[in-house]
Amino acid sequence: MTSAASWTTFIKSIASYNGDLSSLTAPPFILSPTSLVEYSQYWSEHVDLLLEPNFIVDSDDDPVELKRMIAVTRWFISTLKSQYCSRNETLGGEKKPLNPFLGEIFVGKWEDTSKEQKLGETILVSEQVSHHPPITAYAVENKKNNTILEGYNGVRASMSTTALNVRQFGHALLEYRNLNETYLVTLPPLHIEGILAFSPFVELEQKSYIQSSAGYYTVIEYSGRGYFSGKKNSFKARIFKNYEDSLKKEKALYTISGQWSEKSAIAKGSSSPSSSKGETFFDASNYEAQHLTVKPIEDQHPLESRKAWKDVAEAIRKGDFDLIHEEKSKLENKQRELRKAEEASNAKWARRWFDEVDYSKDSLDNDIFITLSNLAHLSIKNVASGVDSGSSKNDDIEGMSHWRFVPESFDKETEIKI
Ligand SMILES: CCC(=O)OC[C@H](C)CC[C@H]1O[C@H]2C[C@H]3[C@@H]4CC=C5C[C@@H](O)CC[C@]5(C)[C@H]4CC[C@]3(C)[C@H]2[C@@H]1C
Repeated sequence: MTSAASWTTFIKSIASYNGDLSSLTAPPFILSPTSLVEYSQYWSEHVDLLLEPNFIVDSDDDPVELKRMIAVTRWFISTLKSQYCSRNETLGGEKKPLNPFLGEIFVGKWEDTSKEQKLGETILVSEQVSHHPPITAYAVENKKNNTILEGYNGVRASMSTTALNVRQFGHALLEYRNLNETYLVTLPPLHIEGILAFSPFVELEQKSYIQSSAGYYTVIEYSGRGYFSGKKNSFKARIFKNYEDSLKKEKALYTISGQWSEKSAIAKGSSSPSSSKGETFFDASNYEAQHLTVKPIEDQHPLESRKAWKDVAEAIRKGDFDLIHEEKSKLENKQRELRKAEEASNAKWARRWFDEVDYSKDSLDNDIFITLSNLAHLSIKNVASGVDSGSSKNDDIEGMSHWRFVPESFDKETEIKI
C-alpha cells in the first residue's frame, strides 16, 4: 500500500479516535523509533543555561532574584526547540513515539563543556511510572552545583477536524539548593498541525507559568502562524514581581517576545521589544543543543529503553510493517505476562526512583510544590498543567497525587549504571 494511501486510511482511523494515543495504529512511516521515556532529555540540552543562576552575582541594578528569574526563563525557552522540534530535524516531521512500558527507564549524562569546568557532570534519570495512563517521571541532577530539576508528564489528546489537541499534565520543579531557591514550571497545551497535509508538527498554544520561591512570576503566552504575530512558534513572556502584579500587564518588569525556535528579544517594562530595538534574549538557531551521552546498548540493563525496544526500532527504521507488528507484540506480550504475574501474587510494580505523593492525605503544607502552587494560584489537583486554583475545572476532580523524585533511591541504585 503506498504511503499516501495508508496515510488516508490512517486519517480515517483517527476520525473514530477514542482519546488514547496508543490506540492509533499509525502507518510505519509515522512511527518514531524513539520511546516517549527519552523525551525527558529535552529538559536539559543547554546545561549551562540550566545552571546559570548559580553563577549570577549581585549587582546594583536589578535584584539578584530577578536576574535569576530572567535566567530561568531563558533556560525554559531554550528547552522548547528540543522538546517540540527535534523530530522535525532528525526524522523530517513529528512522529508517533513508542509507548513506554511500565518501569521502562532511560538514563544518560551530560559532560561539562565549560572551559572553567564550573558545571561538572549532569545526569538524567527517567522512568515510566505509569502505563495506563502513560506518565513519565524524570530528574536531572547536577551534584557539583547542588541543582536538581524534577518533574513528570502525562498527556490527554482529542481530535478536532484538522488538528490533534493535546493537554499536558504534570509540572517541573527546579531547585537551586545553594541559593535556597526553587521554581515551579507548568507545561503548555499544544496541538499537532499539518496532519491532513501529511506532515504533522507541534504548535504550542495558550499559556504556561514559572513561579519563583522569591516571588517573581513569569507568564508565557504562545501563538503560531496566523495568530497576532503571524509567525510559527511565537511567544510573549512577561516577568512580574509576583502573581498579583501579573493581573495588570503594565506592571511587567520585563517583556520578552519572538520565536522560541529562533530569535527572541527582551526589553524593560511591559511593551514588546521589536527584535531590532530589544536586546537579544535567546537565539535558538545559534545555540547548539548538547545531546546527552547514553552507554552502548550492549552495556544496558533490559529495562533500559533502547535495549528493550532495539528490535522494534530496527524494524521501524526498515519500514517493515509486519516485522514492527511482530516485534511489538513480543514486547507487549511479555509485559502482559508480567502484569498477570503481579496480579496473581498481589504484587505491584515497584517504582525505582519516584514516589506518588498524595497531597490530599499527608499534611504537606510547607511542601515546596504546595507553596509555589499557592503563590501562583495554581491548582494542586490532577487537572491539566497550569489550571488556576479558582477554575471550575477543579470541581469534579478528586485526585491530588503528584510524582516526586526520591534522590536517595538513586544514590542507592546498584543495578543501573549511567
Ligand atoms: C493523531 C494524528 C497523527 O498524525 O498522529 C501522529 C502524529 C505524529 C501526531 C501524534 C503524536 O505527535 C507526537 C508529539 C508528542 C509530544 C511532543 C513533545 C512532548 C514534550 C515532552 O516534554 C512530553 C511529551 C510531549 C508532550 C509529546 C507527547 C506525545 C505527542 C503528542 C505525540 C503524538 C502521539
